[in-house]
Amino acid sequence: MLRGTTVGARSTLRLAARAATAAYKTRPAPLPLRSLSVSFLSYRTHHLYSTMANPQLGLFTIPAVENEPMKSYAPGSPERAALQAALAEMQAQAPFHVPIVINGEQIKTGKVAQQLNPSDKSVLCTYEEADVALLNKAIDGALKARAAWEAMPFADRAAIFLKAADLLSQKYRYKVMAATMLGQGKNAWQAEIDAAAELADFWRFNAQYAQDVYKQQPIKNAPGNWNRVEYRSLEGFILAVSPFNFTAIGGNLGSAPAIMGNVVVWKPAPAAILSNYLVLEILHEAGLPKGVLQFIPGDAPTLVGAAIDSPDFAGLHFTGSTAVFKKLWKDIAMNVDKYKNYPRVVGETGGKNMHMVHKSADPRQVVLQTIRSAFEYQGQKCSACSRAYIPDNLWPEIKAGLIAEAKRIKVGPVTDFTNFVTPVINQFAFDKIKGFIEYAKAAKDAEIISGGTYDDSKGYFIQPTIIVTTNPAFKTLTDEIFGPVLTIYVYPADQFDETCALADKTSPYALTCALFATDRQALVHGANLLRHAAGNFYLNDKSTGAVVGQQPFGGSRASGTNDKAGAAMNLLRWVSARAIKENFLPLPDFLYPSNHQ
Ligand SMILES: NC(=O)c1ccc[n+]([C@@H]2O[C@H](COP(=O)([O-])OP(=O)(O)OC[C@H]3O[C@@H](n4cnc5c(N)ncnc54)[C@H](O)[C@@H]3O)[C@@H](O)[C@H]2O)c1
Ligand SMILES: N[C@@H](CCC=O)C(=O)O
Repeated sequence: MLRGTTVGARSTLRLAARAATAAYKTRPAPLPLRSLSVSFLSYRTHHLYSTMANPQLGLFTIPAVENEPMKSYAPGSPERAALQAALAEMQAQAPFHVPIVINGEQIKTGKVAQQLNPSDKSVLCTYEEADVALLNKAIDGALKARAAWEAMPFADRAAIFLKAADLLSQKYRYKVMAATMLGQGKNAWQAEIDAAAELADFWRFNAQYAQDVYKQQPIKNAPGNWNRVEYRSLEGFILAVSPFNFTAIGGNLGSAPAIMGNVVVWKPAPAAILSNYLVLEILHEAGLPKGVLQFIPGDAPTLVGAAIDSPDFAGLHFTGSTAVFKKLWKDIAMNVDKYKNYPRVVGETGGKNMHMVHKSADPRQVVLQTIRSAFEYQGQKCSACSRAYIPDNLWPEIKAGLIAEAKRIKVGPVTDFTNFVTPVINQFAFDKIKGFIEYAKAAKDAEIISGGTYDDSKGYFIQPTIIVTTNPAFKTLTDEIFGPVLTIYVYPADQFDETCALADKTSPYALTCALFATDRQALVHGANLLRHAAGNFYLNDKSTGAVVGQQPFGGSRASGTNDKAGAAMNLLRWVSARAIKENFLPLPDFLYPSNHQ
């Protein structure tokens, strides 16, 4: 019974339901009732069709999920040969052309931009750039796809992402890795942990976490009652805005809201277009309905600004720099009167991650873990170690070790598998990182003990650089560089507490931190002192390399909203719960027992 509706409205609803049922039976016959609004009718028709066509006659459980097994790419291994073949094929076929994808339709505008290969500046792909009219078309299409997608039984939604993970890890592994290596400048191992392992993990573990969320139900029912909670998708569309540095993050920002029944407009990063487009194709091949994830490359401020201006904007899933996220947050706040709901704003942003070394640490481990964290993928991980605090009792040994190990680092293009360091992403990044190195060279309170050279004549190559400063507020100790530059501050070994306090306040970021000590009490004490300095905290391990399903990832302060990518916590941001109470017993009287005489 529809309480509170007028007779006219009730009969209108009955007519609409009848019309929708008739339309379902005779699809694609034209709808008969012209007096009702088209959008209302099409919503009802779509909704009834989708729920009636997709009954779920069982309480299904997804298969157990595991982390994607890693391949080594060691010389002579079959995976190394397969990846080299994929790279050669992709290089022979480049440049590719990437369309805008709206409702599954490939769209060309004629306004074309390029994604370069940072190893040699060749054109890897050209891509179409959307304008505001196409963005609005994408939003409309997503909103039309929403009812059927939300109503699809969870088992079927989950199956799409589980299938996508299998397609990625088997059929498309080397293709997506090759696009990540050539487009985003990753070596084989870095491409493996990102484009193959982390993305497959995101898709599989999100299915598991979504199931865990749905299972969270009220723990009490009063006699004669049944309480339930359903996890509705958000009304409207989610805007996913992704960074260049992880193909997996591009794949996750759209698919995490989508697995919870949301529709998404995805603005990929210009330097990750080809790999991100392949990810979209895999999702479509796995059965993601057209329109659920719209692919909209193009001018970021224009497209993102227009999406945030839409009254149907329901949430932002962002990963990228702190400055951009802060701007978007302010823009969203200014629009709050426009929106139907308060939008969910989730952003994982910059870092200035540290290795904090106690006087009891194992110096050899500090050296090896710091070299890896600071210089793998050229320091272009939000989690990269960018500053290290070393006690003076260990400094001579650690200094000699860092200099010796840095000399073993080979720098060059991604196709030579012996290169540990490959190019930085583009000319802008190269110039910015070069600026920090030149600043250190000119400073009186800093010294470069390794690296300090760079060369952009062929690709964007920067020699891993180690700066030592006596100034605890030195610029390269405070600012995010996002390049292969490590700054070290040597402290008196008996001032561990003071140095932890100093490091905690030196930078506005709080993403990752690693503490090295063999003294258990120092680990306990340091972890307490640095409790709010990082969202991901490591003991005797490097600050990079969080694994989905093992270390939920994200930081606080200027590093983001800490909604933990790859965790149920993140998925909860993309649902709006409805509590349902059903009563089985009639009310005998409106009076309370206490009202009786
Ligand atoms: N915390 C994390 O989990 C995490 C993970 C990866 C990267 N990051 C951060 O991302 C940054 C590197 O990635 P990036 O260079 O792609 O970041 P970015 O901020 O330049 O770009 C991120 C996205 O925002 C878009 N964008 C850029 N300017 C915009 C504007 N004015 N309005 C709207 N959108 C805009 C870009 O096109 C891209 O899609 C670093 O700061 C790094 O720390 C953080
Ligand atoms: N999972 C990654 C996240 C990197 C972000 O850029 C790590 O922990 O290194």
